[in-house]
Order: sequence, then C-alpha cells, then structure tokens
Amino acid sequence: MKKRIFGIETEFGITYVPSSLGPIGPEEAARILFKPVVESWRSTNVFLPNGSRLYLDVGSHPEYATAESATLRDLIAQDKAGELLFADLLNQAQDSIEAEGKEGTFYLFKNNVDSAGNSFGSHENYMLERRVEFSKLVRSLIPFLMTRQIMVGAGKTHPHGPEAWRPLTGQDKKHGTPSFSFSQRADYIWEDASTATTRSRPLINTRDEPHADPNQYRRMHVINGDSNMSETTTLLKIGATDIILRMLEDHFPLENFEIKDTANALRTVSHDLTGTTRFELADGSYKNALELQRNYLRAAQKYIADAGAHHADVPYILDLWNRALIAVETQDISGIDTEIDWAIKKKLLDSYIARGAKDYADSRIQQLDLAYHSIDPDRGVFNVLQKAGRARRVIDPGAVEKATLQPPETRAKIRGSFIQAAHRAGEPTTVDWVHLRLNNKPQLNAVCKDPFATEDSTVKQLIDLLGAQKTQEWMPPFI
Ligand SMILES: Nc1ncnc2c1ncn2[C@@H]1O[C@H](COP(=O)(O)OP(=O)(O)OP(=O)(O)O)[C@@H](O)[C@H]1O
Ligand SMILES: [Mg+2]
Repeated sequence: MKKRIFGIETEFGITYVPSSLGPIGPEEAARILFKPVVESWRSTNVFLPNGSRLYLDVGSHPEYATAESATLRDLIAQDKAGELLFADLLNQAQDSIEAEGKEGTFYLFKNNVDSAGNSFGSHENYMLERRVEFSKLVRSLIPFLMTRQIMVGAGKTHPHGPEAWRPLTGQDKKHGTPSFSFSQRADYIWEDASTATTRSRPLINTRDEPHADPNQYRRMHVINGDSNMSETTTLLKIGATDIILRMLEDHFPLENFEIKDTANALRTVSHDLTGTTRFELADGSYKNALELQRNYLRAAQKYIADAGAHHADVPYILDLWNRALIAVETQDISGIDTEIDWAIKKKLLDSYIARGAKDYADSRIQQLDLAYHSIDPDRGVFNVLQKAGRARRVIDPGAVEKATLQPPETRAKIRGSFIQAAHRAGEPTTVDWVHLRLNNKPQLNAVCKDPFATEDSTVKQLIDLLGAQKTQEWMPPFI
C-alpha cells in the first residue's frame, strides 16, 4: 500500500487519592471527568473537531481514539493531543471537587495495568488493501509483534517477580525476586488472533470493521502493544510495524517464525531483559527475541535499500531499531535511554536504587513506575523528564497543542469541519468514522468511505446549510 491510514486508541486509568475522608471510586471519578464533555456534547461518546473520538465505555477507562492519520508525525501529534485534552478535563474535575470542599487529587495514567492487576489497552490501527491475503499477513506478523516489545515496551516493575502463566497464589506470590520487564501488556494476552478482545485477549483483533469502503480496504487492529509516553518509541513502534506490513504486502521474502505458544512466548520475552531466552517455534526449533528482531531488521534494511524510503523518518526508525537491539545485546542502555520508554524508565528507577531505594519492590520505585505514566503536563514523571531534555521529542509542543483542535489531512478534516459547524449551530449530530448525520434532518446525511479524502461535496452542502442557520455563541475550547 503506497499510503496508509493509521490510528491509535488509548484507554487511560483514573484514580482519585483523597487527602481526607471521602474516597471516590474509579467509575464515579470517570463520570466527574466526563461532566464537561456531557455538558458540551450531551453524551459520553463524542467525536471532536480535531476528528478524534473521546468516550467512556462500560467500566471506568476513559478512551481517546486519534483521528485517522496518513503520516506518522500527524499520528503522534494526535496521540499527544489526546493527553492534553484529558489533562484539561482532569483540571476541570479537580476544580469541581475542590469547589465541593473535597480534598484529594485526580490522576490519569497512560499505562496498561491498574493496581488490582486489570489490564487496559492501547490499540494500533493500520489500513490494508482488501486484496491482500489477510490471514496469511496476520500469521506472518505475529512473531514480529510478539518480539518487538524488546524495542518498544513501556517497562514494568514486578515487586514479587513476574507472575507466571497462571498467577501464583499465597506464599509463592510474595517470595519472587523483584524484577523489571520490557512490557506492561505481555502478561495479559492469551492468543494469536481472534475477535475476542477482553476474555481471551489476542495480539490481533480480527473483527472485520474497516471504517472505510469494505470492498477496497481492511483494518489491521493490533491490541497487544503497550501505551507509550515517548514520542520516539511510538514512532519506532508504528514505523517499524508499517515497514514489516509493506514487506508482507510486497511479498518480500521473510523467514517463517511461526511460534508454538505465542502467549507463553510473550511472557518469556517480556521477563528476560537479555533477550536471549529461547521459545519454541511450530517446527520444533528454538529461537530468542534478539535472533528474530535481528532477522527482521536485516530484512527491513535490505527492503528499504531496494525500494527506497517511503517517508523522511525511515532512516531514523531503522537506526533506532538497531540501537535498541544493540542495547539489549550489550546490556548497555545508554544509546537509547532518551528514546525508548522501557529504557528511559529503567534508567530513572535504577538511579533511585543506586541512591538508596532497596530494589524494584521499594514503595518509591513502585510509585515512580506509575507516575511515569501520569499525563499531568507539569507533574507526570515522563513529562518532567521530557521538559528537562531527558526524553527526545518528535513533535514541537506547539504542534501538539494545535492538534487538539485541528484534524490531520485526511477524512478527519471533513468530519472536524462538520462537527464544528453543527456545534456552532446548536444542531445535534450522529457521527462515526464513516457517517455524518444531522439528527433533526435525517434525510441529509453523508457517507465518507475514503479515509484519504479531505473534501466532500455533500458535507460541504451540509456545512453551508448549517452556516446559514442562526449560530449560537461559540468559543473554543470545545470541552
Ligand atoms: N480506515 C481506517 N483504517 C485504519 N484505521 C482507521 C480507519 N478509520 C479510522 N481508523 C482508526 O481506527 C480507530 C478506531 O477507534 P475506535 O475506538 O472507534 O475503535 P474500534 O475498534 O472501531 O471500536 P471499539 O474500540 O469501540 O471496539 C481510530 O484510531 C481511527 O483513527
Ligand atoms: Mg476503541
């Protein structure tokens, strides 16, 4: 596929820490967080003028799905814009409980595991041509997805050592050695590919929902990735996966690494920072994560040398991929400790251990592991490191701010201007990734099946019609 559409969905963890009596449970906290959204949009499931979707599903994990983006830089700007939008809502939630005389603090975490051991996700979306052989592509992609965590994991401490395949009970659970793993999410994935997304969670969700012309396109929905704070890690995660997809689409020769038990191998790889523990392949041979990723990188370098770089960040992606593998091979993270989430976090935690924290089970270390993922722009640990120049940026902070209101150059632009016009006119709408409808004029609706389109004549007519109506007073921000 020459150009591709990308999207990232992120579920966040919400917590309220009371400093005096009066706890607020996560569901109530999420409800308070969404109060301004409901006031402005009359719903907890909305599309915003930047083309994104903001919603509260069943349970208590607020979710932000980026607008469909046609470049990785747009995607990262949109992803980071989601954090800013939620940070704004968090401030409003904080003000509202303080106004009620409650003392305590709301936190929102972009991670994948809560203190009770529940996992929530970060899903990647890659558009594909319908004509590619989907099940073959899925089979070939899985060994890459299983092992890429050694480059792009968000890092996770285990105060009692990693929980085994089935969580240990009682005594055993308390006696493991405190440790650090590559991935947050690896322990919570149970199968290769299926349509089940919660109970027996797969690496790839195969539900066929392209959000585009189904005759022309499909959507690869990857659900085993960690939520990343680092922009460079996101660039590598999506950029390297896109390169592998291109190679598969172009039938570039890739070795077959079909894995015997992917869920087990995911955990083995995540818990072994040396990258050398072997897992069994379907043909009975054994390989390790470094061997697989070296093989993929070599093939990717050759493919790009032949086909040419398809965007300006490709050389950086290949270089960071290589440096991440060298870091694991040499057990020296100094070459990636401002660019790769697990390494940025590990460097910080290890520096606290060197200065007196006992080990990865120490309460300060546990707190830092969590606070790394706080989206608070001033107090979130990752954000503090980034401001201090200890985490490399891809996107200028001004561009991230702009992306909270401005959609990328895709169909999101059409959706964004429709939503903005309807909101100004006070007209209720029903919107999804493909459809735009004015509730009071059901005969007028638009269907946008091409995610690359930035203009649509029907939507233009709708917007003209809305513009001619009496407009309500409107001022940004929208929530
Ligand atoms: N044609 C497309 N190809 C690939 N990705 C797309 C396309 N259209 C939209 N997307 C992206 O897909 C994601 C859809 O997010 P959404 O949370 O609605 O997920 P879903 O899988 O459809 O549903 P849910 O999360 O409710 O199960 C968004 O990030 C969006 O940018
Ligand atoms: Mg979703």
